[in-house]
Amino acid sequence: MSTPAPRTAASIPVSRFGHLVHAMKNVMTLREPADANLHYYFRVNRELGGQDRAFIADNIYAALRRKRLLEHLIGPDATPRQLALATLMKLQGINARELEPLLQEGEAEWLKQLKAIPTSDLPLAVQADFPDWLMEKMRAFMSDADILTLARGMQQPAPLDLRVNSMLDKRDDVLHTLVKNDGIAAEPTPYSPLGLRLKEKPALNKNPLFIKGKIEVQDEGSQLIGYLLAPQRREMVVDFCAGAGGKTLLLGMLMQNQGRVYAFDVSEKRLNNLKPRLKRSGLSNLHPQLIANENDLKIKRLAGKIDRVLVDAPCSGLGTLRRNPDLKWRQTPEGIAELTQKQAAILLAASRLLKSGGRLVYATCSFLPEENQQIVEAFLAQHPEYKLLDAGDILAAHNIPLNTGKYLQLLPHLNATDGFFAAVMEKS
Ligand SMILES: C[S@@+](CC[C@H](N)C(=O)[O-])C[C@H]1O[C@@H](n2cnc3c(N)ncnc32)[C@H](O)[C@@H]1O
Repeated sequence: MSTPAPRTAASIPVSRFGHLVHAMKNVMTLREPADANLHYYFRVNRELGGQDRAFIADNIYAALRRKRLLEHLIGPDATPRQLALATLMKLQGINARELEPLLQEGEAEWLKQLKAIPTSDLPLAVQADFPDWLMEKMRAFMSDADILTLARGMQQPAPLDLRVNSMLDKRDDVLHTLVKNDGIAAEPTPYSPLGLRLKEKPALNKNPLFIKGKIEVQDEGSQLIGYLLAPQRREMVVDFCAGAGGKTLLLGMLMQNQGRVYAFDVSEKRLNNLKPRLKRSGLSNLHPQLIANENDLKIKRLAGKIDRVLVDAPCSGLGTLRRNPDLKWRQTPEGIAELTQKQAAILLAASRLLKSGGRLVYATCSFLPEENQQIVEAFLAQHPEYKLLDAGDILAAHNIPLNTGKYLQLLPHLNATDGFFAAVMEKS
């Protein structure tokens, strides 16, 4: 029999902690997205079990959410090991005595000093845990108190939202199966008629509901964007930036597998990820097409022929900080300036597809006006043939009780969704 790994009083095996330090070292380089980095780490370290992975991922994400606080406490040259220990003690509330079996010489004293550092009266940027450039951008349109409230919402882990495929089952029946058969705590989402919110994050990829295409993982905010486009059964629809098809699948389902949805994207990899989802969904009205850029000939051929176009534009992703906290450290003002140019170019190219009377929805998962209102307002100023429709009215017509004004604007602390923006326009 092999000797069991040494355990701490808090049941953190030394080897599990060692992996946390290693993974922390890799992720904190911020050279690639944290989820891709962790995915790779877990693939290489196959011996790690479910609990090890959950422990490593939880603590890495906690550290990314509060990286600025940790560096404020430890100093700018914090080592991965110090970050891991400080995360466990300061962010996860594990007391120093419980950590003792993991500690090397001098670390007990270091943790004691760390614990004594007061965390009241911290500078706003440290409390918000945002980089300076983002604070500066936000201060241009928000009060300090509002920045802090928004930031605290973004520091919480996100729940897991599902969308029920209403072509294959009813939301109530899926909920019943999840709760009664699978013992998964879930409830209907407050706004989307197709959404379910799970309390925990169980692995679903082997669940029969998932395998049969009855559920897809999709944030409730993302589901609402489908209701803003509101495609009708026999229409021609374009999802201009379809990615792996989160919204395309919803559109095809809302059209009851009739009509035609073109799913365009410049990323072959993302479109390939749509394929297994499409197969599970049972839909046959979706047509993925790789394009070289927004002016591709495939798009030009459809000019003036499309009833509804969704532009789910490439954006900073700052609205998804609950899930991707590394984005606030990986994004730059220059990167955002580049994105805004792309967003304007894509919106313009996408608008050329529409018939008169057609509907254009521009959406992002960002809360920055420069990626949102400013793009839409500049477009409307140049294109008087488009008028803005009221997003609240459109949702109300679908019995969705959510009115954030003419634009749809969602934030975690207000709506329990990711941060989303959407504008609905109609071509006269
Ligand atoms: C926000 S993501 C889309 C997410 C997707 N709609 C979903 O719901 O899962 C933006 C997408 O825009 C794509 N993209 C970037 N530049 C583009 C362009 N010029 N034309 C079309 N798509 C583009 C990216 O590859 C990315 O998949």
